[in-house]
Amino acid sequence: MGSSINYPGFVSEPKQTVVPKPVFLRENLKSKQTAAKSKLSLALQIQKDDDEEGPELSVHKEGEEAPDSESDYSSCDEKNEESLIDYKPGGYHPASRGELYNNGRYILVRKLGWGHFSTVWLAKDTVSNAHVAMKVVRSDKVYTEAALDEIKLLKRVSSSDGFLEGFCEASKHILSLLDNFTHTGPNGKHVVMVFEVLGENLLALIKKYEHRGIPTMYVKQIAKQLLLGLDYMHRKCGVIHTDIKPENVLMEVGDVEAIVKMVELLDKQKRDQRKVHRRATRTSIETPTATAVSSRSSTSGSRERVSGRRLRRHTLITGSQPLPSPLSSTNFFEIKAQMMGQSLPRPMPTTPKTNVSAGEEEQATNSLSSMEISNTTGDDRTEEELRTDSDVIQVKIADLGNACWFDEHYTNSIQTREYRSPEVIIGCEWGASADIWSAACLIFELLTGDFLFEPDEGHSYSKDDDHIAQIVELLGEIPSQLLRTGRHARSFFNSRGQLRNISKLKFWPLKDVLREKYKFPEEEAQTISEFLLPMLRLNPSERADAGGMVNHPWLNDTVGLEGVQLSERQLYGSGADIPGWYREVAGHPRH
Ligand SMILES: Nc1ncnc2c1ncn2[C@@H]1O[C@H](COP(=O)(O)OP(=O)(O)OP(=O)(O)O)[C@@H](O)[C@H]1O
Repeated sequence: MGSSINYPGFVSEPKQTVVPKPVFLRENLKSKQTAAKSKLSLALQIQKDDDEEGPELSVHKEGEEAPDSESDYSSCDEKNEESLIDYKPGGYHPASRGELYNNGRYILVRKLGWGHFSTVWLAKDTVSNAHVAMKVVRSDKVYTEAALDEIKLLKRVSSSDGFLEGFCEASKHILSLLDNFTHTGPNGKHVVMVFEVLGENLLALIKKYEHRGIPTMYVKQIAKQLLLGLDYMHRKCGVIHTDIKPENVLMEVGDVEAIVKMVELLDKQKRDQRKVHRRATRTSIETPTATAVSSRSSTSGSRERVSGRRLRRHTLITGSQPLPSPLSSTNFFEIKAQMMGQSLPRPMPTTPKTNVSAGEEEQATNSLSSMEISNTTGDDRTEEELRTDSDVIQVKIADLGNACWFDEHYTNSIQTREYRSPEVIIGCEWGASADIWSAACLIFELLTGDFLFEPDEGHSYSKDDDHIAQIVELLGEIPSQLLRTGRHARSFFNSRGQLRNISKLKFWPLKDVLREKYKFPEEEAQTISEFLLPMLRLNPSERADAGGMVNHPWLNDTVGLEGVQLSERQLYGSGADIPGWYREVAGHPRH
């Protein structure tokens, strides 16, 4: 279906520049999105009717009523999606629902998300008859090469190998690559990676809890799973992620097939309700007004009336619709219980507010009950079991797009700003322990809803200056070894090891921050700080390794992982035995 659509070259294309292996950090993302905003106030739509009359272009301006769409998929909040200007040769593939991939094996169902490298889609695998997530990478050489590297890294961390290597529990927490191939479209040849389907990322969860912090019970589960995944990556695979952050840790959705069914039913209900609402509105509008509207309408509008059939429209930029994860959707369990013909389970503990209004939620639930669906999911768990399920979450480390090997670093510009380690800022050697720093920043953010470090620039200091100052205020003086070896140390520090551009520092130890700012009780603040500080050691060679931290007492009562300990790893051990722990291993890389 999608391949029969023409994609006219309607976008003015800026000259392409070849850049080194890209590292797309969140600050780049922000500026990219801002630049794209003005262009995206126009949503471009390619229309094609059922009569194969060829594609037609229409522009939906902000403020005007959006044209009818076949489904939710074509309406989206463009500022949260990829930029339209990146749909060009070398850029994103203009994927569409129903499009076939890999000789018809995969059929696109809906868009799940996007990143700088790719758009990610839910697809049906006609061979396994199951749903998968398909990452369609931009076609430019630099993205293709990065994707091929990513595939190598993904194959190394694949869970089947982990299982064989005795890292069964750990490798479960890294996203599995199921297949890969190439797909040719109007913008070139795209590498496509096929993954298991996951749900929303941890940033969505942080937002659902309105940046007030996620309940500790969930944070412990996420932390332990994250550490297990990193231990496997570092110790067994020789892989460094280099971009651990909430956006790159995704939640599992549970029974994917049941969830897809549930979401499709909900979507259908919404569409039907909209149709009914539209019909009702049309009938209530007086004919003269309707005539006036039709006389202003486009050619496609008149053709719609002539043919008497509804047009099928395809939007170039499709709204992302991640599958709901139990923890991040207020009405997940209610809807599921309705579908199973059960009564509602109790609400989630400290249920966060979501974007779903009470009205919408009621509508969805009502419409589902009116459908008399009984046990559609084939799930025969009791209400009590459903409740217990709501306490267990599973996460996976995703996006190995910036990952590298312990003996082959692709760049020194690693990590998203807020999660960047001191050795990287100062320009020292770095290794797998840089991931541990980011993991600690992430865990703090889950607990509090705030970044651990959020540097900004001022008129007399840079973002890096501020970042280092914040690190020193929390964790103390930067070790002299980093000052001696850091390539950028001279620009931040004077010969006495003092910051050049920021003089007044306010020391505020982590435990006090947790107690005073975030109101953790004394004892809890003490335990959390004892857990986080070894992962925030300033000297990367001394930083606690992931495996040892799995054994931390704070994680002993982690729901679902109560008995899990790594007896071969020592609590607070510093990863001295892990190749490439704090610097790239020299020699000839094997990859
Ligand atoms: N397996 C998956 N299941 C469900 N959704 C996914 C999956 N993989 C990715 N996504 C969604 O797609 C988004 C983009 O994926 P990913 O971060 O891997 O892409 P990228 O192009 O490499 O992005 P980045 O700019 O972060 O490097 C994710 O944030 C997530 O919302």
